[in-house]
Amino acid sequence: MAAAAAAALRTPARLGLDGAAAGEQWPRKRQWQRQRGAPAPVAVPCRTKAAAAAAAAVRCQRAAGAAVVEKKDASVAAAQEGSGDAGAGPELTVVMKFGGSSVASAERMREVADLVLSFPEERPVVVLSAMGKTTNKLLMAGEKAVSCGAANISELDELSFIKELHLGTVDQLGLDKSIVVGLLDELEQLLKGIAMMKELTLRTRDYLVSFGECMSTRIFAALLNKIGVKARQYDAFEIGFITTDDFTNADILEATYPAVAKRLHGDWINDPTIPIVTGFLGKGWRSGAITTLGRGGSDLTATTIGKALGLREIQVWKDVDGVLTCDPNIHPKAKPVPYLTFDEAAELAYFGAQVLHPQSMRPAREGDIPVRVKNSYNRRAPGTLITKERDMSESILTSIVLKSNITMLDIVSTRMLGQYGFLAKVFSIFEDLGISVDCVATSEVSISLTLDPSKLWSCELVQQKNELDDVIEELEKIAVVHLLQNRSIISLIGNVQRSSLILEKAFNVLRRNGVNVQMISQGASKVNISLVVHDSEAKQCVQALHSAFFENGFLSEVDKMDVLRDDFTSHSKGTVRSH
Ligand SMILES: Nc1ncnc2c1ncn2[C@@H]1O[C@H](COP(=O)(O)OP(=O)(O)O)[C@@H](O)[C@H]1O
Ligand SMILES: N[C@@H](CC(=O)OP(=O)(O)O)C(=O)O
Repeated sequence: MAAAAAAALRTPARLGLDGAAAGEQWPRKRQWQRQRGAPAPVAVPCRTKAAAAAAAAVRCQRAAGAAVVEKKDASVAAAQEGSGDAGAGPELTVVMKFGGSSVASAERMREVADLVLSFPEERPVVVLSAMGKTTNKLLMAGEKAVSCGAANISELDELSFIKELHLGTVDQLGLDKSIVVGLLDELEQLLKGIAMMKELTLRTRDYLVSFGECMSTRIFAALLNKIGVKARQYDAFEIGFITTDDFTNADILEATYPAVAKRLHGDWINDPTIPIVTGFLGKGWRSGAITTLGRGGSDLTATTIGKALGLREIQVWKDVDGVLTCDPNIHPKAKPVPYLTFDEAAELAYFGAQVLHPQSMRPAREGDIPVRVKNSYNRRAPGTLITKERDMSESILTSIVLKSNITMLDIVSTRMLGQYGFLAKVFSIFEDLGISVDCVATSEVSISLTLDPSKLWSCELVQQKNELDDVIEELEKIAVVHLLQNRSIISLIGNVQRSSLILEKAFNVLRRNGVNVQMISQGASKVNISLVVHDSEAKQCVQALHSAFFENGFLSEVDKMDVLRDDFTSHSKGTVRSH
């Protein structure tokens, strides 16, 4: 019994892949792929200069333990160097990433195939998320498996849903069932293993959710091949997506860029077929096990590929007309934002806008590759273009973002005024405990700060409590600490060169709504003003702020005011401006 459970719980690492970490030539790839029911892999010899250069970069990192920060453009240079090799055709041009909402059904898969083919001038790398709500269902199935007993696994609603969705899709698309049958069997075995062990570790959780992307990409690649467009499926954890071993929230390591460039570019040179890559997944560099990049992580997969291959553009296709002025679930009148900088988009994502993964802008910014957010349900909508710089002269407020259920700490030094080293001591406690801080406001003897819930709350419930207890215990050695839970951060993303205007308007709105702001923080990034309020009043605040800034002609009023002010200034300087 226990042996069967352990067998069902085997991840690639437990199958002997641990040594494959950090750029090793994935020695047991065949074994893993066979187990996954995938076709035998195509061997890619290092025959191009690009492949050799990328391989050398990987070897160099491997020698130094893989966490080495490689010179950022090595992979791009290596990939591009190869463009003249072996009589290769034109290069890959863009990444097209489609989220779960875009590929939620057979019909949607067909539409996405049609969409990809409607850009005949592009040679895309396609990145896919799991179909619809598959990831949530997998997680729920895993939670239930812990306590439902192995005999009841096949009766789990979530498992039935996942089977029906994927088998039904394959059937409706006229594809061979074998594309997903092997994976579905393996999934059921895994759930039985979880039931027998009565335990769902973070590592097993990542293995569990990986089935979503592994199935969606296989279905989509088969669909393209069926309609006569050559496509090849790739599991990201097999092509060099090397990550930290932080299961459920792993970071991509630098070794990823040359490895991914080598594999995708090398294959493309040998045989130009559209690569269809699993989003969200990676491989832990120490464990060799499957990792995930945090919820919504396929955006990060897309930008990583964009940077690795030095592509012209990264497109992320969603179910909304681009990045909006606020979450449309909070305010239905949210409008698309046509242009953003990487800094604005990163801040917006980090402070809670679900539309982009918090880390996804980093590779795009480093590679200076434009990101376009588009709507796969409304292709004609222009979407949002995210670039390094944009014209900010007209810009005041760009978007309002809400991050709820955060924890705030008020920390007041127990020593007298003028105590130097207080801030340093406080932050060293957070560093020692490995906890990130979101927003900070300080005086010489007190600090108010909010904790990053995605880092804190990704842990088990018991662990969360311990972490907070540890923080408070340590802080109480030097300060009086107040823990304030159920708070929200409202982030005003915009042109902080005009912060007085934004704050004047915002505080007017908040005062009229009877809301007291508990903390204010204006980041050095100059694109974000954060206000902390109680959870219970946060949504209403965002709605009121949105109406005031975006719906009542405020921005055009400001334009008029600016003209008047300029005229006034010109008059007082003795010059007259005509308009
Ligand atoms: N500021 C915002 N702009 C656009 N969408 C937002 C924003 N804030 C939250 N959202 C939500 O993000 C969703 C799109 O992100 P996501 O679900 O991750 O897409 P996908 O799964 O297609 O990649 C939208 O449907 C919308 O409900
Ligand atoms: N399927 C994963 C990864 C992802 O990126 O999804 P989406 O693109 O649908 O947000 C998730 O649900 O988190």
